[in-house]
Amino acid sequence: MKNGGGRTSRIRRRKLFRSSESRGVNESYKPEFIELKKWLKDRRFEDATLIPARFPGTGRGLMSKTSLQEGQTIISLPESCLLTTDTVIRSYLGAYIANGTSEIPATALKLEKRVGSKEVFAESNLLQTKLELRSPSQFLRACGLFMAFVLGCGPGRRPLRKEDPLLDAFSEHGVYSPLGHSPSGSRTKPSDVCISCLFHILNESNSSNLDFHFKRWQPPPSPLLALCTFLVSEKHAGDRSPWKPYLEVLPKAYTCPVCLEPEVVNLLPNPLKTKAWEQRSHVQEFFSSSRGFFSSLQPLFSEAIETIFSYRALRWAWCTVNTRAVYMKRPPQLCLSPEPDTCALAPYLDLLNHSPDVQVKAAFNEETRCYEIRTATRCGKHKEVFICYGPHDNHRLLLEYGFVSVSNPHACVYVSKDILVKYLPSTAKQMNKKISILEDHDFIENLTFGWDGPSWRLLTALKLLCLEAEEFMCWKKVLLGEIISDTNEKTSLDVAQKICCYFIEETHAVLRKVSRMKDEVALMNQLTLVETLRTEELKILQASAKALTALQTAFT
Ligand SMILES: C[S@@+](CC[C@H](N)C(=O)[O-])C[C@H]1O[C@@H](n2cnc3c(N)ncnc32)[C@H](O)[C@@H]1O
Repeated sequence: MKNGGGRTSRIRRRKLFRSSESRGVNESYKPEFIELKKWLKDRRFEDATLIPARFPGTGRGLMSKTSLQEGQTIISLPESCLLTTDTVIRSYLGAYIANGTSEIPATALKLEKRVGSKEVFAESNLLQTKLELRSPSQFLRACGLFMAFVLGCGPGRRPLRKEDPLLDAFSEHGVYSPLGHSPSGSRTKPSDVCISCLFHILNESNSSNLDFHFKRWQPPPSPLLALCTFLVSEKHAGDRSPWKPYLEVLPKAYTCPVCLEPEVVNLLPNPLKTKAWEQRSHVQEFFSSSRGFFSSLQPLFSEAIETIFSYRALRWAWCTVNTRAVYMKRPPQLCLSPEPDTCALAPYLDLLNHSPDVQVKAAFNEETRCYEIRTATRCGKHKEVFICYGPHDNHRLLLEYGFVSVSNPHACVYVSKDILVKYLPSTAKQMNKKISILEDHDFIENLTFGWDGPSWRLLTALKLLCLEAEEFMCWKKVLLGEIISDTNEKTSLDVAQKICCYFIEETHAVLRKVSRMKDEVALMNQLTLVETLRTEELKILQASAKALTALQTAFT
C-alpha cells in the first residue's frame, strides 16, 4: 500500500516515530566537543564507539556509533584524563594543602630550606642533583611551588610578567601557574629558564627577607574540598587553565535541591523536602567551614579571595563532584582529612546518562591504568548509551543528581509516621506502645507505595497499628508476616487505601499549583522537575489504589 492509510503503515509510522524520538542529535561538531576531543587525544584517549548527542528524554548524553554487545567495553579512559585529589596535590594548590609527606611538597621543602642559605643557587648546574630531583618535570613542579611561595609569601615578592619564559616552561611540563601565561615562543631549555629565573628572583629581591614558610591550612582539607577548590580555581583561571576544554562542557547550573528556589523546594513531597533543606544546610556549612582554607590561598590570586571562592562558586563545584564523579577508592593521603577519598572526575565518560534498565561494570583497571566501563546490556547503533548510577528511587536521583527517571521501577511514594497515625481508626488503642514497637524494630521508616501497591513493610506496620486490644499480644507474629485476623487484614487495607487517596488528592493539588506557577514564575526548569516527579508519583499512587481495591475485594 502506498497511501499509508492502513494498519501496517500505522504501525510502521509509530515505529518510525519512536525511533526518531529515541535517536539523538549528534553534537560532536560543536566547538566545545571538538576542543574536548583534542584535549583527550593529547592525553592518549580516542573514542571510536561513542559520540556526544542530545536526546529528547534525557538531554545531553552519549550515542553509540555501532551496536554494542554484552560484555563490550564501552569506554576506557586513561588515568591521565582523570581529575583526582592527586591532580590537586600535584598542582600549585599542593603547597597549600600538603604537609610535607607527599613527593612534590617534600621536594619543595628541601627547596625551601636551601633557598634561605643562597648556597644552592651559587652553582646552578648543581641545583638539580643537590635537590635530588629526578626529572626536569619534577624540577619544574618544584619551581612552580617555589614561585608560589615567592609570589605569595615574601615581602620581596616579584610579580611575574605574562611573557615570562618560565611560564612557558611550566606549561610545557603540565605545571600550571595561577598567574597564567601567554606563549612567548621561547626556545630556551626549560631547566635553564627555571634556574635563571630563580636566580633572577633572588637577585631582584632581598632573599634574606623572603619568608618561605608554607601556609598550610589546619585542619587539613577533606578530599571533597580539595577537588572543589581545584574546580573553582581552574574555572576562575578561564583560558589559562589546562582543564579548560573539560570545564567548558560542564553544566553552568544544576538542579540538585541545594540549587532550587525555596518556593520550589516547598513543592517537593515531605520526606524529600526535609532532605532538600538538609542538603542546603550541609552545603552552607561546607562553605562556612572552608572559608579559612580559602583565605589561605589568597597569595595565589590577585583578586579578593571571597570573590573567587564565593558560596555560588563552591556550590557549583560541589554539584559538579556530586552529580558527575565516578567512584574510585584511593589510598588516604596524609595531607588530607581522613574522610574516604572516593571521587574522581572523568571527563567525557561523565556524559553518560542513567537508566535503571541497564547493567554495567565500572572500575579503575590497575593493569591498564584506565577507568573502564563494560556493558552487560546490548545497545543498538545510534541509540543512547546508558550506565546505571545505582538502583535509586526518584527521591534519591533528584537529591543526588538533580533529575527524575520516568517509569523508574525503583520509584515509590514515602509514607511518614504522621500520615500513618492520622488515618488510623479513631478507635485504635495503645498507639504510643505500638509506635515504639515499630521504631524499635525499624518499621517506621521506608514505608512506601510502589508500582505494585503498598510495600510489605507498609502493610505490616499498618497491621500492627490496627491490632485490636485483644490481639495486641500477637504483635511479634505480625512482624513475622503472619495473618492475625480477617478484621485486622481488612482494616489495614482500608487505612492504606485512605492514605493512598489522600496522597492522590495532595499530588493533584500540587500539580495544579505547579501549573499556575509555571505561568507566573520564571523557574521553568525547576518547576518542570517537580512536575515530572509529582506526575510519576501520581501514576504510582493510582496503580497502588487499583492494587489495593483488588486486595480489598477479597474481604468483602
Ligand atoms: C554524569 S552526568 C551525565 C551527563 C549529563 N547529561 C550532561 O549533559 O553533562 C549526570 C547528570 O546527567 C543528567 N541525567 C543523567 N541521567 C539522566 C536521565 N536518565 N534523564 C535526565 N537527566 C539525566 C542529570 O542532570 C545528572 O545530574
